Amino acid sequence: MFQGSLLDFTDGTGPRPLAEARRTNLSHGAWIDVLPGWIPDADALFERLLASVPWRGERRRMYERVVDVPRLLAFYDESAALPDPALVDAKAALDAHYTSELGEPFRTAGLCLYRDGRDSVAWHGDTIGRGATHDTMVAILSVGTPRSLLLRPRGGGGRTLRRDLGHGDLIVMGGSCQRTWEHAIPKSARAAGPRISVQFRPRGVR
Ligand SMILES: O=C(O)CCC(=O)C(=O)O
Ligand SMILES: [Fe+2]
Repeated sequence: MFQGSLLDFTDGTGPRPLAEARRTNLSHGAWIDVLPGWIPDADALFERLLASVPWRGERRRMYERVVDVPRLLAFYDESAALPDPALVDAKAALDAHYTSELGEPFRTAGLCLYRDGRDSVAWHGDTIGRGATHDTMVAILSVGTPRSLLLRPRGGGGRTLRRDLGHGDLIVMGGSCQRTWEHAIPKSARAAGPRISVQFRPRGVR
């Protein structure tokens, strides 16, 4: 259904080995790992998540106005069962690969549905909680219509990096990335279809 990445893994046996992820060191102790086509059968996962997750809209105060957050959300805290067995497998693979470096497992899953190119998330770091003060990791699985993730050093003065996240792709933001860099999913005139992002985070990071 969606155009997969060129490196799409098609034998359907499980996620591609995370050892194949490519690390890019950013400034100030931040890094990203990228693995295109990480998840097999991303079409089916996308359809299941779209249909089964209790997506909800949120409203937030922006200065004196209350506005709709331009994407739908669902949050699974550490006591909640993940909404799909493929996400259980994904989390197990992330834990097996990253726990020695991270020092703890991933615990929560935040899901976002970008209904079309008008949905977006503004520049931010995941700094509600420990990401504001400690090195950590946020692992994002992307399914559906490809969208760009932008990254820039906090406080300006650096070049903006763009990573196109395709159907089934993984990006992990690590080290100081949440406090020394910011990320965003900009609106897109090109992206017509929906995208779902699944963010795995350790305890106390949001
Ligand atoms: O949709 C994405 O890949 C990014 C989402 C994000 O940055 C967040 O929810 O904190
Ligand atoms: Fe974020």
